[in-house]
Amino acid sequence: MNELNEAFGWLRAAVWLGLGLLTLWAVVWVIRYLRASPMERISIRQAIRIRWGWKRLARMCGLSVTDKMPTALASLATSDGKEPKPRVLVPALKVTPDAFGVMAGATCLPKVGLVEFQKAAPYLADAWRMARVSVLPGEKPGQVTLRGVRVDPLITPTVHVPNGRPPEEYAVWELGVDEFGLPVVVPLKEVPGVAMGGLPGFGKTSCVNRLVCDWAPSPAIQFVFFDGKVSHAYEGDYADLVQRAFEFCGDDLEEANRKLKELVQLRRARSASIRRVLGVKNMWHVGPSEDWPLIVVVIDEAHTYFRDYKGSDTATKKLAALAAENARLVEDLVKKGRSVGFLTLLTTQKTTGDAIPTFIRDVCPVGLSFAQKTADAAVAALGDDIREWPDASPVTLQDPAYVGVAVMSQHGRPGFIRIRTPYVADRDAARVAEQTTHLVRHPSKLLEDLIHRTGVDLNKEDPEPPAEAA
Ligand SMILES: Nc1ncnc2c1ncn2[C@@H]1O[C@H](COP(=O)(O)OP(=O)(O)OP(=O)(O)O)[C@@H](O)[C@H]1O
Repeated sequence: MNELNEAFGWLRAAVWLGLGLLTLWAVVWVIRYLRASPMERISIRQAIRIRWGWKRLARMCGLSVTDKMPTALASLATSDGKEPKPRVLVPALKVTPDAFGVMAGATCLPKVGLVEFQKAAPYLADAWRMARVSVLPGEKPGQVTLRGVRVDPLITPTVHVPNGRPPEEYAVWELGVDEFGLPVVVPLKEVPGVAMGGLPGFGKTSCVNRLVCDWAPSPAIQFVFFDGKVSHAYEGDYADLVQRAFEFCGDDLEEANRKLKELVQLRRARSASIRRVLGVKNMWHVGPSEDWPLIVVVIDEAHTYFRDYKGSDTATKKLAALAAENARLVEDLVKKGRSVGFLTLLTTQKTTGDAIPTFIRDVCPVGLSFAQKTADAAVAALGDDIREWPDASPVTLQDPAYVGVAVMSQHGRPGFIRIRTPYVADRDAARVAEQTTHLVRHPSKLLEDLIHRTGVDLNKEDPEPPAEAA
C-alpha cells in the first residue's frame, strides 16, 4: 500500500513538473510575442502554422519517403503474422521567425535532398503565404536551410541607430540585408579599397555614415574625409562627422593634393618602420591598435579630385596636373596601403573611368553600386560580369522604392547580391561623432610617439626580419 502511495506521489510530482515546464514555456513565448515588433508577430503566427501543417504539406509537396522495411518494434507489435504498415517519413523541420518571414532548418531523407526542396520551393511559398522561399545547403551535411520572406526585404526601408559602442571585431562592414532578409557583412580586413557608385540621392552617403558611425567608437580607427561636393565641411554631408576626423578636405584641388601627399608620406613612414615597430610586415597580423590605428580615407564625390581637365591655358593645365597627381597619390594609398593599415573608400555618382581612374578602381577589391542610369555605368561600377546578370543590374534600381539598395559582387562566388542598406539619420551620426571626438588622434603624431617610445632608430639598417615577416 505504502509503495502504491509512493508511486502516486512520484507521478503527481512528475505531472506538476511537466505542467510547470509547460507554463514556463508558454510564459516565455507570450513575453517573446509581446516584445516582438508587429512584423515579427505576424512571422511568429506564420511559424506556428507552418509547424502544425508541415506533416501534411511535406507529403503533398513530394517531400516524403515511404519506409517499407518494418522497424524491430513494429515487427514485434504485429507478431500475429500481419504485415506491418509501411511508414511515411517527412523531414524534421525547425522554424524560426524574424521580421521578414521565417528561417527553417530541415533534415534530408533518402531521395529528399536539396534538389527536391528547391523544386518544392514555389509550392511551399504559396502554402506558407510567402513572397519567396529559397533553399540553401544547411549548416551541417544532410541538412537544408529554407528561407521564406513574406515581404520583399529590398523594398522595405530599414533604419540603423548606431549604438555608440566599439565594434566587437575590427573592419567588419555590416551593410544591411540581402533579398532574403539575411545579414550581409563584408570583412574589410586586408582590403585596401572600396569603390562605390550610384546616382545622386540613392543612399551612398547614408551607407558611408553607417560605416563611420559603427567604427567611430573604436580608438583603433582614425578617419580622414575628402568631400568633393563642398568647399567647407559645414556645408555638406560631413558637417557632423568631421568632428571624428583628423583631417578634412573640401573641393580645392591644391589643398587635396597637399593632404594626399601628407597621407602618402605617412604611408611611406609606416612602411619603413612597421617591421621594427610592430614586429610584423603586415599590420593585420596583429590588428589595428590605438597607437597604430587603421586609417580610413573617405573620398566622396571622388571625380572632383581626378577629373580630366582639358584646355591649354595655364590655369587649366595646372588643374590637370594636380588632378593627375591626385590620382597617382590615391593609387599609392590603395596599392601600397593595405598592409600598413590604410583603407580607402571612394564614392562617386558614376564610376566610369573619368570619375575614378580605372587603375585605382581595378585595385579596389570591393565594388558596390546603387542605382545607375546606363548599362555602361553599371559595368564601370561592377565589372563586365554584370552584363551576364541582368536581373541584378543596378540599372533596375532606378525606382524610388530602391533608394538605399545596392548591388555588390559576391565574395568568391559567381553572381551578385542586392542589399538593402539602412538609413542612418544625420542626428544619430552627429551624436556618435560628438561622443567619440575625444578619440581623434593624428596618425603621424601617433607614429612619431610610437617610434620614440620603442627606441627604434630608423636611420639604422633594418635588422633581421622577424620570423613572421620572413
Ligand atoms: N538606406 C536608405 N533607406 C531609405 N532612404 C534612404 C536611404 N539612404 C538614403 N535615403 C534617403 O535618400 C536621401 C539621399 O540619400 P544620400 O544623401 O545618402 O544619397 P547620395 O547617394 O549620397 O546622394 P549624393 O550623391 O547627392 O550625395 C536621404 O536624405 C534619405 O531621405
